Order: sequence, then C-alpha cells, then structure tokens
Amino acid sequence: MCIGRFVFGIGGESLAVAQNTYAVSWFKGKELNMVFGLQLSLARIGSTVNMNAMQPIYDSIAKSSAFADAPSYQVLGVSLYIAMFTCLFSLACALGLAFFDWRAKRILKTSAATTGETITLKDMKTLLLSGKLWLICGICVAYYVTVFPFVGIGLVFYEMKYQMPHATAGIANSLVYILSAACSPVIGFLIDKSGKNIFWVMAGTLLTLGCHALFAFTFATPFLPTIIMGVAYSVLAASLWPLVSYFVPENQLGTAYGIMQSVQNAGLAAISQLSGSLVDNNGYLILITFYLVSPLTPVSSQHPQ
Ligand SMILES: NCCCC[C@H](N)C(=O)NCC(=O)O
Repeated sequence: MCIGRFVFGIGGESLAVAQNTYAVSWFKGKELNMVFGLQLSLARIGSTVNMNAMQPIYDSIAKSSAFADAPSYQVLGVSLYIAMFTCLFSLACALGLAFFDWRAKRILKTSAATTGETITLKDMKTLLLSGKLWLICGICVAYYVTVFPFVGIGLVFYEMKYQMPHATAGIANSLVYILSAACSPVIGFLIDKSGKNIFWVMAGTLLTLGCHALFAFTFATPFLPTIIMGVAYSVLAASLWPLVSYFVPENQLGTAYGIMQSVQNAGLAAISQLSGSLVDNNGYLILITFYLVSPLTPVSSQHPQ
C-alpha cells in the first residue's frame, strides 16, 4: 500500500507542477489568477467526488451478489479499479493537451506552451538562493498544513466536538472543497481585476486564522467557520500559486513549482503525523490551537504590495 501511495504521490504532484507551468506559459499577463482558480476548482470537484463517492461505491459492490461472500480487501480492490478510470481519463486529457500543444507549435511555429526549459546550473543556484522563492514556500507550507490535514481529520472532528451524525459531519467536512470548487474561478477573476496578489494572500490567511479561532474557542455553529474557510482557501490558492510567475524567469518555472510543492508536501507529511498524534494525546483543542498559530508564519512573512 505504501508503495502504491508513493507512486500515486509522484504522479499527482508531477501533474500539478506541469499544470502550473503550462498555465503560466499560456496565460501570463492575461487572466492568470482566474485560470489558476479554474484549475483549483476542477481539482476540488475531484476531491469532493472522491470524498463522497468512494464509500457508496464500496458499499454497493459489497452488497452485490457477485461479492456477497468476498473478503473486504477484494471489495476494496474492485472499488479502486473503478477509481482507476479517472486516472485513465486524466491520461486521455494529457494526450489531448499534447496534441494541441504540438498543433500550436506547428501552426504558430513557436515553442508554444513549452517553457523553453533550459535551466542551467547557474540559474538553479540563483533560484535556490532566492529569498522570495523561500518566502513563498514558507507561506505555502505554513498555510496548507492548516487546511489539508484539517480536512483530513475533519469528519471525526465534527462528529466529536459538535456531536454531528456521520452524514452531516461528512457534508460539513466537504464544504471547504465544495465552496472552493464553486468560488475559485470567480475569486481568481476578481484577483486579476485588482492585481494585488499579496494582499489577497494575506486576506486568505487572516480569514483562515479567524476560522480556526472560532473552531477552537467557541461552540457556535461550525458551518459558519467552515464556509468562511472554503472562501478563504480559494482566495489564498488563487493568489499564491500565480505569484511565483511574477519573479521567476520562465525557463525556471517548472523547477520553482517543483521546489514549492516539495516543500509543501514535506510539511504536509510531517504535520499530518503531528496532527494525528496531537489529537490522540492532547485532543482537538490543542490541535486547532496549533492550526491557529501556523498561519501566523505566512502573515508575518508578507509585505503589502
Ligand atoms: N491532493 C491535493 C493535491 C495538491 C496539489 C498541489 N500540491 C496543491 O496544493 N495545489 C493547490 C491546491 O490548493 O490544491
């Protein structure tokens, strides 16, 4: 299972690096934030479908006569084979993209969506020594560790703290991603219009901070902070990822996004473990208080544009 997850991680994250690089090379100077918002929206539709569809798929296979006496690992295996079709769909889209890229290259006689990636060792050194890149990586990791692991353990959190039934907790937990799917393109468009990415990164971070404070210190309806968190997350994501393209030269973008995602995932791996251990040993209040402190890192590392 660990090997499978490892390979899946390599595939998914490389895909994200390639998507970001394509988006910048095609849309830089145009509606870049909206394009990132749209990309994010589709990714979050995928996450929401995954969160809500896999259990019913598993249950219906388990109930079917063909698998009535089958052990649960076989039912799980068949469910995963069904899920695999979305990967095949993704592959088909990638082939379509390659075709359009090749066609654009042929017609326009340009290098089209390629970034002209001829990064040299000197460029690499400059990139690695760039304080701005590391600040963005810091913002990215400090922010994302308060959202992805929170949604990861959210179901149990809503059930335990707010005594919600399982189905209601599932809906509450999906809300962050559902809202992000709905709002991200619109928010991206608004960021394009205002052009103040750093302001929006700060706004998204501060709003998320407020949500964790409400979760930690009040028993008010959890739907309010969850809804605000969905919007805040969309604001942050649609403004943060395009920011890289404003100061990294085009031939280094792929590497810069790769570094950013490596740092993000290293943080997520560590914090997911820490989240589980904090919940088990200290309870949810301490965990949410920890989430409350983490976004202070991005806030304190930003300067108004
Ligand atoms: N399972 C999450 C995929 C994450 C892809 C990438 N590392 C990322 O964080 N993209 C931005 C986002 O908000 O999803």
